[in-house]
Amino acid sequence: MENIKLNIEKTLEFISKDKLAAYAPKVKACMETLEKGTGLGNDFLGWLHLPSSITQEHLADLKATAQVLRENCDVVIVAGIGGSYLGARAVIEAMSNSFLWLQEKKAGQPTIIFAGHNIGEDYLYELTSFLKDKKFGVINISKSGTTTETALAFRLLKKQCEEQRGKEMARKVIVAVTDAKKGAARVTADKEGYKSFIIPDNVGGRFSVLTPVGLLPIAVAGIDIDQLVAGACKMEEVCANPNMEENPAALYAATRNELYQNGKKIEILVNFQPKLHYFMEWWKQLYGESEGKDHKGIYPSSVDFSTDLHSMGQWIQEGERTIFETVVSVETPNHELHVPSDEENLDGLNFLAGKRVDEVNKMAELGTQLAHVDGGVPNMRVSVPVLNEYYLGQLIYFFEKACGISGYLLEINPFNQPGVEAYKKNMFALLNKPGYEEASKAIRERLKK
Ligand SMILES: O=P(O)(O)OC[C@H]1O[C@H](O)[C@H](O)[C@@H](O)[C@@H]1O
Repeated sequence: MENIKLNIEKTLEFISKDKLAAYAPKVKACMETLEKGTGLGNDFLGWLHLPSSITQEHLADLKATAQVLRENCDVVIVAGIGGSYLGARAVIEAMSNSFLWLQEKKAGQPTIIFAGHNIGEDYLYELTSFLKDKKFGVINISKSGTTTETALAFRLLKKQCEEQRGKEMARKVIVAVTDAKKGAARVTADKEGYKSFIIPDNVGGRFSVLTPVGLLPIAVAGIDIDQLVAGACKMEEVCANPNMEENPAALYAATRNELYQNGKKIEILVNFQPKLHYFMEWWKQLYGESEGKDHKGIYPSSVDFSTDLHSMGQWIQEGERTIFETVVSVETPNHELHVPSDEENLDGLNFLAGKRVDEVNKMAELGTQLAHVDGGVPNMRVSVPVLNEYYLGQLIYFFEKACGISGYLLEINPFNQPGVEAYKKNMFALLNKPGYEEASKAIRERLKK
């Protein structure tokens, strides 16, 4: 079977080939540091060999739990934020029919809704209203078990589920994915007797999609987690190659770092398939939280093409030349649709008649690549043979491994996120959270000025 492929050719008129080749020993050293666990953040390396360590028993347990939810719920709310949200959403959106939510319900195929990733009062009001006459269940996902957004949504959902479905059924259709011992989500799950899954200590949120954090909701959505894991396993093998030229994760890490050294401070991840929108959101957290430290790091952004060619296209073509693009390109769509011919040809589109829609999309992709490279934007391409679970698993591991290597090339700790706490401290102080008395006083003084 084929693998995903990285093509960096269209970056080579912007960076020196020799300089890029000089990364080989550095990249090799970073990979050894990851393997030996001797680098910064080495207590968070559980993702490195996660795919190959997943057992059939574990997958069976996840699938059995998913089945309980599928059989007993018309709607399943997946509550989580950041790493406890984006991976599941990325895979579910990529693998689901875009209009599933508008289609007539099939028994045993619950609608998946996400919550706990914002504090929008209207969002939560509308969600709880929608759920009023629904047989719903909840997957409560939080590594720390204390994240405000998720805890707040879960408090509302737990109460409503118990009131609507009774305590006994609620116990059956509420599942927790959290730490083995710590945090409010663990305490609640143990006290209520919920089925629960553990997020390993040594796997950080943004690297956790192949733990129950991602695998359980993905299985509930009816998506093949065996294939997802199989694809990740394959990439674990491919990306272990010490030869940079043969290792896509190593080559990607080296290329983006060399671009960064040449003033390309912003990476734009691009798709030409709207189903990949949330995959890009997942990628942004992975790279943003991993690399944005010590006042360094490429700023990860994303666009959906061709949609955003009609909005952001101008900036990319002619704005400040501090950007490069990485295109995730799906080679063959899962469905075929041909452009019909039209006798009157009022829209002038008969030159496309008989062509597959994807041929038009591919020419948009090629035309965009040429135009952007001409405009001074280096362009990499990650080719994906087809959008399925297996290749999504490959993509996930490829980007994770590259992120670890890239972070070490940048000489930062890619596995922590201390900066995320700053806003939380202020928010808790402003909300008078117990334990924040001093900070509350100080922040109020500051606001008076
Ligand atoms: O899983 P949780 O502990 O609820 O954390 C959810 C997310 O929020 C935090 O603030 C971090 O920035 C993320 O890295 C994390 O994935």
